[in-house]
Amino acid sequence: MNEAMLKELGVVRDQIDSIDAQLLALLNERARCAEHVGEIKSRYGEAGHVYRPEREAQVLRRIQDLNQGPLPNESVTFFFREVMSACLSLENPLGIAFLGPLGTFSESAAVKHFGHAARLVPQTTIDDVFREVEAGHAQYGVVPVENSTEGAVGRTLDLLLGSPLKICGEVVLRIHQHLMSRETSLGAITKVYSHAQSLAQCHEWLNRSLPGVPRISVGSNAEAARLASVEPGAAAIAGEAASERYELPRLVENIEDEPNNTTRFFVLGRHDAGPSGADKTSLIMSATNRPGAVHLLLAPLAAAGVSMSRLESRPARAALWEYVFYVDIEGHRDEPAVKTALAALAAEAAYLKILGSYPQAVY
Ligand SMILES: O=C(O)C(=O)C[C@]1(C(=O)O)C=C[C@@H](O)C=C1
Repeated sequence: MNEAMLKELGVVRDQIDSIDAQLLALLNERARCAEHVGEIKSRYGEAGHVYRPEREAQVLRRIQDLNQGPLPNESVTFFFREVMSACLSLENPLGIAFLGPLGTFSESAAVKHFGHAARLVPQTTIDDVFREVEAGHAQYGVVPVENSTEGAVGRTLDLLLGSPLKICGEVVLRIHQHLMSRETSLGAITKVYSHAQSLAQCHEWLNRSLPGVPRISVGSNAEAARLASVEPGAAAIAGEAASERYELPRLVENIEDEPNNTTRFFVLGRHDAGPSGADKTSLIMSATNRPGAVHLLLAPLAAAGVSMSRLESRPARAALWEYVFYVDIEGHRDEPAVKTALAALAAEAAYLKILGSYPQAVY
């Protein structure tokens, strides 16, 4: 290397070393504050509530407001989530149940929300995630609820109806599907493994790029990657987490037909969240079976000036041809307008269950 260049680099690298030392000292100072917060919470009998979704959302939104770059908001948000995750693990490492196995999009969602310091506990089914949190074996659970191309995850919606758990957060994950294989060309691929949903999300790409190659649907994308990592000629469609877990090279990236493909997950806990300033409330309600009943249910929201961000109907299992409605509204159940709307809904609906108020996802 050129001597002048080395000299210039040396000056900047000294600056970086000095900044790193300051960052380290500040990170540990912050960690001591978080420990202090934990000590205050336990003194006031709130030791079980160390994780505060509303506070985390506020911290991240503030960081995004303060950020002047050159680092993009996505990067600074990632760092600060990890900082909070590490600080929280000093107070109390969280056990998070999620729909496994490791290497699925649910794992990516759990890590995106709780950071790498959380203890992730993969479960075989969505039912098991609910059970683990209900039984207190895990403090929180992460379950998929809807995908922008495939629609609602029916099992999650059905379980929410009967579960005592509360929704205390949402995670929105961009879903990028990659074709991964030990083979190095598309011509050598003789079969493609993936979860049925992922095969559907890449249907057009597969028709175009691998016509006639058999598609085999398996229980999860991670299982698909595991199979493709040991079978010659096999490829898998899965996300980055699976490719890393099974050290499977990505042959073609981002093959999803819909470029804005996202999946939304709910974070479930035994309590919901306090107001963060930008929240949602999820509810389930049913109307009595008479003309205009759905309109009557929604009218109180409009009257109180509360916006609805999602409406999904599912057949009620108890009665043929009757429906329950899953509704997300903007605002926290403690806000006056939402309170008014909920009271009016309670008077109008045949059934009303408030699933929880929680901070809107921070991207
Ligand atoms: O403010 C709190 O309640 C804390 O426990 C501190 C902190 C943080 O590191 O900022 C950590 C965990 C909580 O989930 C929220 C915030």
